[in-house]
Amino acid sequence: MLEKDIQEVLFSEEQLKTRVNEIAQEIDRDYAGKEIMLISVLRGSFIFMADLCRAIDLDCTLDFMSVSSYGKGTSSSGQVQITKDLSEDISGRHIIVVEDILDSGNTLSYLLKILEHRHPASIRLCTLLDKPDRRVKPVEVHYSGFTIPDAFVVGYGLDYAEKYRNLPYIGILKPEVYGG
Ligand SMILES: O=P(O)(O)OC[C@H]1O[C@H](OP(=O)(O)OP(=O)(O)O)[C@H](O)[C@@H]1O
Ligand code: HPA
Ligand SMILES: [Mg+2]
Repeated sequence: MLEKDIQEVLFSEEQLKTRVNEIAQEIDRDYAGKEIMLISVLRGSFIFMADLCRAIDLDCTLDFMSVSSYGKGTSSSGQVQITKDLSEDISGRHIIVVEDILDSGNTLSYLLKILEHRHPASIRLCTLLDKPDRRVKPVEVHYSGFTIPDAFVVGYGLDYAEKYRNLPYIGILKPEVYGG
């Protein structure tokens, strides 16, 4: 039972669905008449990506990239590693990078630098959650679902030590689970 480890539900399935649909509508408006490419940053963003892309009406292609910096902890190691690169060339394409959470900013600032060198036509960042209190590297996001307090959250793709990704809502993990 995963529920016993959750201190508080922050966003219910219904709230997540509503917000994801709103972001999709914003993207549809902003990129009307263009073809976009969504890049999902694995693994955390896989559920957000799946829901977001199905709510978007535009012509859209998808690609996936895998990076890791948290390992089994609850704070960024600062060392971002690409564990799987994109399959597609992004030069000349309109890119939206899809993330589950922007926390220290290490992951997105690193990714942005790498992707900009590949000469996309444009690049914007989209994150479901933004935790500004823990920011170490400044990152400019264009689409942001919710701003959250400084607490470790899980569910809807987000993990602690690879668990809890399958919770359908987002909740704060009880600190005693990770010895906090
Ligand atoms: O802003 P930051 O402090 O860099 O944190 C955000 C990143 O950390 C998590 O990924 P993680 O490295 O845990 O890999 P995962 O997606 O496989 O869980 C999360 O999914 C983001 O990609
Ligand atoms: O609060 C968080 N939860 C899960 N993964 C994360 N990666 C960065 N911050 C978080
Ligand atoms: Mg993680």
